[in-house]
Amino acid sequence: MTDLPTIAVVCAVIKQQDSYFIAQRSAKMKMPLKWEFPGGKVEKGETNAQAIMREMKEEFDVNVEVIQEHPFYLHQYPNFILQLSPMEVEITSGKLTLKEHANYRWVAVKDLFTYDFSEGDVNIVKALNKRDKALNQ
Ligand SMILES: Nc1nc2c([nH]c(=O)n2[C@H]2C[C@H](O)[C@@H](COP(=O)(O)OP(=O)(O)OP(=O)(O)O)O2)c(=O)[nH]1
Repeated sequence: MTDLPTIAVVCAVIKQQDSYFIAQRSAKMKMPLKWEFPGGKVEKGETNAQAIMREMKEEFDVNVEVIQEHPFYLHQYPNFILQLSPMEVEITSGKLTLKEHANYRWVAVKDLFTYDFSEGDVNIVKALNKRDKALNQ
């Protein structure tokens, strides 16, 4: 048993021309310089879809449409339990601008492993690789 708080976080999975969008947290953020599928904490009274739309606007100044919401992954950090819901989204409008992150990249699925992701995201990287292999069989 653990009495660590569980934090609900949504993250965006965006695929364009066989590449996935990933972002690097800035030196000032928690988990500095780690790569992630960007997003953030779900606020009180918000749905996961509303949360990812808000976060993508705040962090990258783009509007997104949710295509599919995936079941969450749990990951235990030393001081909290991350409940991470991957949200497959599409950018519908806006010019991608870095508002908080240090960097971003569009990366082929097989190259995702070469990035230093937040621990909680490793499950997503694995799932995307598995899905990609299944699709290309
Ligand atoms: N956004 C995001 N956060 C992640 C991922 N993986 C992962 O472990 N995290 C962690 C980092 C943070 O401790 C927490 C999310 O916080 P955040 O800093 O991105 O969210 P926020 O914008 O709502 O944060 P805040 O300013 O309210 O602190 O989850 C991920 O893929 N995306």
